[in-house]
Amino acid sequence: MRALTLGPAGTYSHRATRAVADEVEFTESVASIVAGVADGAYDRGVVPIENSIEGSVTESLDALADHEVAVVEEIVTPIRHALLAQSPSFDVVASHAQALAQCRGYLDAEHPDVQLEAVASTARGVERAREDDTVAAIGHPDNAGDDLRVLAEDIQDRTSNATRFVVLAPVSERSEAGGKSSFVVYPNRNYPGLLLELLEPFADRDINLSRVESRPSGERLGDYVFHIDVEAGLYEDRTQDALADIEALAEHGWVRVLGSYDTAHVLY
Ligand SMILES: O=C(O)C(=O)C[C@]1(C(=O)O)C=C[C@@H](O)C=C1
Repeated sequence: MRALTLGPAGTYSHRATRAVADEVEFTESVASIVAGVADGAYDRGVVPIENSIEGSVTESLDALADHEVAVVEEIVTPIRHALLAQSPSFDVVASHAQALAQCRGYLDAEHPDVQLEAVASTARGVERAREDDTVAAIGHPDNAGDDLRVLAEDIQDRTSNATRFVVLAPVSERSEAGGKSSFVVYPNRNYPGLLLELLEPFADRDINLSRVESRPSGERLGDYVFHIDVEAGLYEDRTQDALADIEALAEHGWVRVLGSYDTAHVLY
């Protein structure tokens, strides 16, 4: 199984991907992971979707709205960040924007004067620290190797810090089996009560929603694409009936059915 995820090697995405594929390749853009699976170049892609402190990874949500792929599994993994550098004196902290945000409290308290630099991934930040002794990185402590020191561990602002990743597959592998299902809905309409109408088909059938997220459609201001996750499988009649209602409501737009899947909790 060949999988594509966010690199270079050593990212949290890499750690999650190891749970589903033996051959892992890297790119530094989430959109190209989704495109790589949609184009058939990779069997699997793994992208971060949501963090318990910082919320949605919007680049991933937007890429899922733009490409035809299936979600075949969800991986939840704890995120425990370390501060890595060549020495305790540094001027810059480089990491993924999500990781910098997850450690905002620690950085404000312990290193209020450093400059924060957002890079493509935590592992890219580690490479910056490896090349430049004025740069520290935030990432998984195992990235230290022989040339970086772990200056502090568990620096995330909450110990419960966890990120949810989705495992993507070509659309031909979309499944109806699984305890959760995901949809992306673009009604291409804007009127009072539209969101209520989109959610009622699930409420009426006693289907619990685990997430609703609105993202700008990019078409015009105030126009949205809705990402809806539910705790029910597409194999269930109630989910199919709710989906039929949603498709009718989105007759002027579109509905993308990402599929049904189960959740794996991965510790590393
Ligand atoms: O940079 C990484 O290591 C990633 O895998 C990306 C990412 C993210 O986008 O949220 C994944 C998990 C952590 O929340 C921090 C960063």
